[in-house]
Amino acid sequence: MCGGSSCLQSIIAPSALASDFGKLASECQRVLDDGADWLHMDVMDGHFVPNITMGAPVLEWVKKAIPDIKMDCHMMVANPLQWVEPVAKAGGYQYTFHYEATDDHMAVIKEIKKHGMRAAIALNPSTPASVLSDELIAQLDMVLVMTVWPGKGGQKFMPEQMPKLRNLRERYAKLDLQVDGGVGPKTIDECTQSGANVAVAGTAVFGAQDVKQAILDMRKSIDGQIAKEYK
Ligand SMILES: O=C(CO)[C@H](O)[C@H](O)COP(=O)(O)O
Repeated sequence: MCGGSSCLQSIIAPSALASDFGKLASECQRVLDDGADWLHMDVMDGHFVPNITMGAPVLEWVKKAIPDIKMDCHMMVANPLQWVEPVAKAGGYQYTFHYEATDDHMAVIKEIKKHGMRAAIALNPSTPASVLSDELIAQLDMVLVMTVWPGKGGQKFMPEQMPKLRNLRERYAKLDLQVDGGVGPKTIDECTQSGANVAVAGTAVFGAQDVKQAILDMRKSIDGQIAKEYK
């Protein structure tokens, strides 16, 4: 997971989808205090997925409450280009759009970069890694391999997505690779052994008895794999 002088790092991004939305900002602060790096913000528009969650105005309030938060915005939306500017203005740190939602991926990436955010693409379970060309990857900061069908939290982890992750890691040693869906201390080892270094976990973090320990367990798994492969 290293290349040249730069190595990958473990990044733990609890999904706010599993938090109490009635006190969203304090829920985000709570997991940051317990060791989270980013907050994964699931934006659903009711079109790309059959569910509606939050939009840019909600993100803006969270950013106001926690100015140094890194909001990892997972855009499950039918028109990813439309929301780049509002999410950037709301304080988004990373903008992840779905490969399946557009034919003009470069246009969305250019818009994201223009607005100063990290750019990432998410792949649904049925979308193979082969759709991502080297040219596209060169413009990306991260690829998200979905380990559930997007649309709701608390679903069962799909181990059959691991070969896709492994394929991407073999092709791109330095790229941040994120897993999302059913990820937690029980499933993280499979993910890290297949090359993931960024873990999204909703239920497994917000529902944990000991949030700090859940985050630590996932970080240990990722860091252990990085150390093992590049000792
Ligand atoms: O993208 C998502 C759903 O579309 C969520 O981020 C994901 O499912 C996380 O929830 P959990 O960890 O509870 O499975």
